[in-house]
Amino acid sequence: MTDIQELLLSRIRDVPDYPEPGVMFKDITPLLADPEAFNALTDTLAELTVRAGATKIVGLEARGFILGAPVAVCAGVGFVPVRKAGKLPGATLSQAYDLEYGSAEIEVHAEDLTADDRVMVVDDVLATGGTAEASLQLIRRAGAEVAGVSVLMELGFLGGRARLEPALGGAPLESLLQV
Ligand SMILES: O=P(O)(O)OC[C@H]1O[C@H](OP(=O)(O)OP(=O)(O)O)[C@H](O)[C@@H]1O
Ligand SMILES: Nc1ncnc2[nH]cnc12
Repeated sequence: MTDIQELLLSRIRDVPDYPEPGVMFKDITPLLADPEAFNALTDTLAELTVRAGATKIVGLEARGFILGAPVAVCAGVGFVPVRKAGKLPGATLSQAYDLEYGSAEIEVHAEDLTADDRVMVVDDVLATGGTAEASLQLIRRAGAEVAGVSVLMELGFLGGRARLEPALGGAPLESLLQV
């Protein structure tokens, strides 16, 4: 494990049985509160974004906003929020999906992504992969190209990587930590 991975891992708190029994919640708030760790994470994700030739970052509400926005600024690309249904005022594309604890629907402003865009999806956790998969479907439906998915951590035992594979269409899934 690299020094950066060790730093990031040391700032993630395990919370058992949250938000429901049987779930080990990975809390990133200690990492966000530590400027050295937050900076290292932002720089690493920005590097992946630039390397992939992305023109936009899609951040997934809500924790993907916290990570994705500074990464977009750092990488010099635009930021597009993918929000839970009912929060965006303009014309939207919507996609329903299931996650580790429940189900949800996400939306994006249709005009924020165009055929000229290569899009990197940024989020904190890849669990079942349902959220990321739905976001890739939205990106493609908007006519844009998928540059990849970059997450802080991947919960390997939930099989998100395999679920995401078809929607990725050969684009990379990068996880900085595998737990
Ligand atoms: O791979 P999946 O099974 O889809 O789960 C991963 C998603 O779940 C969490 O978000 P959540 O929907 O809990 O929303 P939040 O960021 O608002 O807390 C996390 O931030 C990811 O977006
Ligand atoms: N175990 C978990 N911890 C944090 N975020 C999550 N999103 C889905 N599963 C999660």
